Amino acid sequence: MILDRTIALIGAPMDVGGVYRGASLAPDAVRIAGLIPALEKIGLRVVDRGDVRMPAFDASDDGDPHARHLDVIVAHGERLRDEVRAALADGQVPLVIGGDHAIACGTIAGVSSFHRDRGTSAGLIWFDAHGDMNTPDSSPSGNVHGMPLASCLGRGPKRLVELAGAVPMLDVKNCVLVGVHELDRGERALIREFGLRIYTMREIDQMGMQRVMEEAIEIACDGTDGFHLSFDVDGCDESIAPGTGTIVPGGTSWRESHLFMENIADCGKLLSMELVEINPLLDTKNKTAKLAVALAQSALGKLIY
Ligand SMILES: NC(=[NH2+])NCCC[C@H](N)C(=O)O
Ligand SMILES: [Mn+2]
Ligand SMILES: [Mn+2]
Repeated sequence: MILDRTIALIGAPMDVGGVYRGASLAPDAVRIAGLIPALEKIGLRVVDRGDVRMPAFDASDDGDPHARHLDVIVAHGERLRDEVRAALADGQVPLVIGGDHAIACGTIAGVSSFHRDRGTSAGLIWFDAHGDMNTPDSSPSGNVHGMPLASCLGRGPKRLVELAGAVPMLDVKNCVLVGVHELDRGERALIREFGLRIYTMREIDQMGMQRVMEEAIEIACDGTDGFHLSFDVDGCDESIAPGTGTIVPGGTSWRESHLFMENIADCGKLLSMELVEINPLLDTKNKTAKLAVALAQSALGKLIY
């Protein structure tokens, strides 16, 4: 159970995977929005393990136009992987604050290798407006934050794909995408090829978030020790999450987003989580960082009553 374990806050200020810089400011914005006292208030112990910093790099050189800034992203991913592993080895529940979504390769490499070494495995719930299932060949942008899920499943830039040692990092049968409202053509093809389970906004509208989450949790927990949650705030509607770089109209409401998180808490199977794509430079009065704090509380057991 989450409640009797210490939460390890890990900042991952890495922002060259996205369209705009600025997501690297999110770990501090979320601390300033009161994450630690908010979690302590619901009875959790929190240790702030500090930030996993980006290595020095030349911002004027994008590198490969099909996977921009890949070198920095891989170097940062290695450091993040090791920090997440260290937190898990200390018996803590990692709560990683990105950073753009490319950090997920580092986080998930840590989670996946930690469990693999113990003969267990982890599932994955990925919440996002997007699929993040591009590869350098299919990406319309060359932005690596559109590629992390494909990379974790074994398709993408070799050094990213191999961050956990073994490939793929996760078994696709325990992975599920929730909240999607925009996919590129190549992503659709890859989702079909892998048989990746996906609940788009249409399913959320038709079935309701409650049923979607019951099914998603079953997928992620079937034969695993539990799951990692990778939560991209752009899956939430712009009205509640304006501070993010790739907004798509039609995201989840405040209540749907919380019901998603409340289901995560209720099932007791959360192993680790990350909140990504908060960009304080695009935000209004830190609104999106405050949303992240409220959502983290719900994911970690806050009840209204
Ligand atoms: N993590 C994100 N916000 N990803 C947005 C990806 C957008 C688009 N599909 C691309 O590949 O460029
Ligand atoms: Mn994403
Ligand atoms: Mn997204």
